[in-house]
Amino acid sequence: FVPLPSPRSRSSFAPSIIPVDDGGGGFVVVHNIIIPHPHHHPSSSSSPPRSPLRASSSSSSSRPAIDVGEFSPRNVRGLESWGTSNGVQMIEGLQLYTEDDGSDYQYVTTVDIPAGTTIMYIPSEMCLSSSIVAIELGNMSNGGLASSVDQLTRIGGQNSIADYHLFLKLLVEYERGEGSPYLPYLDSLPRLYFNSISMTDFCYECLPPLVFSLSRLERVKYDNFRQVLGKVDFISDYTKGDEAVLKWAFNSVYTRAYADKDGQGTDVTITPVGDMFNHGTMTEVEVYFDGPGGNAMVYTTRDVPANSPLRISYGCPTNPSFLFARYGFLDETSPATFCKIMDIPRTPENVDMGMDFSRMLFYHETGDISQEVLDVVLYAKVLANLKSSPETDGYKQAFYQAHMQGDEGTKAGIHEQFRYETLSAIKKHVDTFLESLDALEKKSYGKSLEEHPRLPLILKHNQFVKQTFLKVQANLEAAGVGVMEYA
Ligand SMILES: C[S@@+](CC[C@H](N)C(=O)[O-])C[C@H]1O[C@@H](n2cnc3c(N)ncnc32)[C@H](O)[C@@H]1O
Repeated sequence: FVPLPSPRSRSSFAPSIIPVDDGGGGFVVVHNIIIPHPHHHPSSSSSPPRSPLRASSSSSSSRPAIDVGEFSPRNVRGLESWGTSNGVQMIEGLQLYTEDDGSDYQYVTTVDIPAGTTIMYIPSEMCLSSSIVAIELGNMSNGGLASSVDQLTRIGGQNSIADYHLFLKLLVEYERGEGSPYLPYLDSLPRLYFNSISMTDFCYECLPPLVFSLSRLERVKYDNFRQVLGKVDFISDYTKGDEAVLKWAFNSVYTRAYADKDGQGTDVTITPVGDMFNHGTMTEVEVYFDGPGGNAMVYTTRDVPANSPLRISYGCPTNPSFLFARYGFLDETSPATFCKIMDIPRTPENVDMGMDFSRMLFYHETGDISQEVLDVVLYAKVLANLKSSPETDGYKQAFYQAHMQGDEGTKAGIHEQFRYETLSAIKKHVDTFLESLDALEKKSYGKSLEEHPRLPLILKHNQFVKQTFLKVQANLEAAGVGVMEYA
């Protein structure tokens, strides 16, 4: 095994697993990775033209060769052999598994792997790096690309330009059809999604506020891409008008591309084959790039026993609503969930107090409330709404100062003094939120699942949140909170 230098980039699944039926063809497993140039640092602008990838066919037809409609099957069988014939290397024992008859796959290991082992290598020639793709697309365009990117910027999509370039690249390769070296990869990609891009308007009506607003953000990005696509001069009007293809390309980018989270650039990169790692709260692997537009390597971050999933982190495990909106799955391993208190303004002081989706938490197993919820509710609701009097003036400021200075004693004293008010405010929110979840559930009664196939997952998500809230409610009631209000 080849140990890696300490990672600079990032990237981030323990279920019972059913092996992929390989139809007798089997997946190619490559023994012992040999990394050609582990410290090669190509820059996006000076990169040599990429050597053409080997396609499964030498035909040069430009007809779309695959159906990416949401109910068409994906073809994962040829993915790994295509990858290895183009330079992907992986250790023995990595296997693609599916638990659901081939809708979703993930990598697992059948062998013990020590921490720090490079388990997969994807050469830069195969990776789709947004900055390199931008140059390639620019060369294909007579100005249409620049106008469309310009328009994207003007309508507020400046942070999505890198993803937009990858979106266009997937459309270009899709249109190349049999002539695309990426065809086996494109054909392996999922068609059916359960995320915000795929939901019906009615699905949106069944979403609780946080997941609703996160879903809207995703949908706006998609609508923006569709809007500015009109100006692009190397994609046919036929493809531009094909909603199924556009959603497939958008979802492929947003659920698979790795972003540079270390602030070294705005590149996002698709690493074919290396994009089959599912998300986990517990993770086993990370993805590392040896420079912008460079080779991608996947390495273990801890000792992994045989028959384990190999999971990365897609984002904060305590924000299952984001994972649901963007990726379309419910992370039931999530230890906690945002408390959904959304009526507190995001002032710098409130942020100092801990106002953040990933910190204001209710814990799923126990119904415990995080300290940040208690601090923010006390500071921004209870103390902020005290009637002004010589006795009450100054509490808010004193609490803020104690918090900023780490004076836990003063904080605890003020918490004790206003404990009932703080817990009552939380209880009131929990009661109201549970009522609204029930109302959302009732809306779905009698709806056709054929018309709204995402409804069951949305209801499951709402149930998951409801279970957590019920535990918080029970704890508060056991502590005597709210009893007086109802007496
Ligand atoms: C980068 S891809 C991972 C490979 C993917 N499972 C596949 O079959 O192509 C991301 C997608 O995998 C699925 N996924 C990832 N983590 C998951 C999890 N913990 N549970 C269920 N689905 C997950 C979601 O559909 C997500 O959009």
